[in-house]
Amino acid sequence: MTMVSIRTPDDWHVHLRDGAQLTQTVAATARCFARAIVMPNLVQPVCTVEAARQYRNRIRSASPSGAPFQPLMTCYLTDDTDPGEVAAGYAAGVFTACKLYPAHATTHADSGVTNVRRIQPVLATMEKIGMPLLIHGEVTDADVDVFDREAIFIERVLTRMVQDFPGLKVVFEHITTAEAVDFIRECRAQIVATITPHHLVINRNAMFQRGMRPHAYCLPVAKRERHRVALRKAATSGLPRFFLGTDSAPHPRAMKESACGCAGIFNAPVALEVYTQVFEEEGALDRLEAFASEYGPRFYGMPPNRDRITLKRNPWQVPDVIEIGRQAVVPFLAGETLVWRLDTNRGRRLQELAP
Ligand SMILES: NC(=O)N[C@@H](CC(=O)O)C(=O)O
Ligand SMILES: [Zn+2]
Ligand SMILES: [Zn+2]
Repeated sequence: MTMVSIRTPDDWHVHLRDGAQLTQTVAATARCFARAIVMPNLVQPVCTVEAARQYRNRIRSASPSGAPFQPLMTCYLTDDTDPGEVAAGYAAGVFTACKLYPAHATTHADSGVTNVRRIQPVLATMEKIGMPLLIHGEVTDADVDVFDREAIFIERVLTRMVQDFPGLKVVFEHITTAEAVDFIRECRAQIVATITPHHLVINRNAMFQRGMRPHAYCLPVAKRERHRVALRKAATSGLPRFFLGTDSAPHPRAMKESACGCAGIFNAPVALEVYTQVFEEEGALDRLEAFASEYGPRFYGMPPNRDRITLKRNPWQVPDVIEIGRQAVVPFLAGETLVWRLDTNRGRRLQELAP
């Protein structure tokens, strides 16, 4: 196969950041994705309808002309979130979903939820109005090994939550374990998961390749090889419960290459190309379109995009660094050669991003 043409995909989990970074982050996502679920973990978390409305305006202003892009906003849940605010934002078409960060679980999660008991009224409201809950699914207990945090979250939090709220729509985001794959397969259809390109490609060895590799560090952290294999099976299974969410999360190079490096991988410049390669390697190119462009909108009750994008087999080298808001950011697979290349109007924007 030398060409792949699919309905234009969407990214159901992305960090666009803010301010001067928006020009490049939005361009890197809009080059191939028509819509994206925008994470609310800004330095000042997006907790109100007004904050989300303003953030959405800033994203729209930064969107490149010629590549229509629709940001879908999320509400950052805290212990004090008002169910009325959530419902009002959803009714107004500002919030598409709410985001649950267990407090301190990841980047800018310090205002997150300390105990899910605190947000029961919010969850009850969301269940009633059909609003999806997006979850960073890791416990933060100091006694739990960092590699077990997702599996233990299923046991201690998620299993109970989906029972207590049998009508709640849930996205278990950026799953990294065979346990999460099994959990989703066994749940009801409204419990789904997103899978990132990096967790399909790297296992935990990537962080320790002849030295410490901060650019392979993200949360949830990559796991053993058997988990990567389970994720590849799930993504390419054709089951509508698994769909695309890149978790592209840029951090300045200096913040990654540090004594206490930030968690997050900037993959927007390569995400779709990497998914395509993975599906090809798994002999499942015929299932790429559903994973990337159909199951997400179906879950969210939105129509799939009508236009198409094309990738061609045309090897190219990923830039070593990309400038984001005047700061150098090292993208996922920097310096490596990818076999698939975007071949559309949206696709031209990557070259503009390279320094
Ligand atoms: N994935 C990450 O490692 N980091 C994300 C936060 C998140 O999605 O957990 C970020 O905002 O940098
Ligand atoms: Zn997360
Ligand atoms: Zn994320």
